[in-house]
Amino acid sequence: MPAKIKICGISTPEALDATIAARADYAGLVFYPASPRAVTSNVAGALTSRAAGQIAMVGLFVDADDAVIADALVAAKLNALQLHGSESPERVAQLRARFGKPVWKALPVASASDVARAAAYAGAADLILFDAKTPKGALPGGMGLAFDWSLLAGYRGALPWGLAGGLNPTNVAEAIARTGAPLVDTSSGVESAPGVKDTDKITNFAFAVRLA
Ligand SMILES: O=C(O)c1ccccc1N[C@@H]1O[C@H](COP(=O)(O)O)[C@@H](O)[C@H]1O
Repeated sequence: MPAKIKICGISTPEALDATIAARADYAGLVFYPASPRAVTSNVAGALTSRAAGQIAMVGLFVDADDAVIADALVAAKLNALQLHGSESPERVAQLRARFGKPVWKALPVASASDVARAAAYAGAADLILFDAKTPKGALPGGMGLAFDWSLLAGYRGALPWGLAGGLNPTNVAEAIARTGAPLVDTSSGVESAPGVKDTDKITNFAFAVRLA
């Protein structure tokens, strides 16, 4: 069974269409104003309408207030929420109960103890996404940074999980081989510049995952 694929940071119809054509499983929309991939409510609504019935849409939030998530859910048809900030297990459980959507919790990883933090989210999150820790003051994701994949070798957790951080068409097969990741997520690895998706790279990423 090939790893599931999420292409994050979609902000144009062309990138969405390429993601659907590549048979990715999820497309991500970034609701974080500091990101070069941030979408407005109008754009998010148009993209989720275009995607309807073809791919699951994941909304990405960073330490967002309830009102920000509520507004996004009114504007756009989101199938899941990805929380990419420092949300606690209690906050994740609260948002999951309030909005009734599956919640993916991203955890920044630089050491084995970071991986072990996933256990605290059992019963709160639906999926754990391991991503690289980014430098202080930088975006908490979308930086093209990978972490030491050997930290996930043989990983077995209570929750479904995925791998993110610096994945691109040339390294994703090795990442899957070394970690056994059942889901892979990429953003900057399929771009020609920050926030500019490259349709060939999206196609090649999906191809590499299926070959892995
Ligand atoms: O993509 C962003 O701009 C972003 C902003 C804030 C938090 C997370 C963000 N992206 C997510 O980060 C990981 C890794 O991205 P990359 O492949 O290394 O560029 C991925 O889950 C993105 O969805």
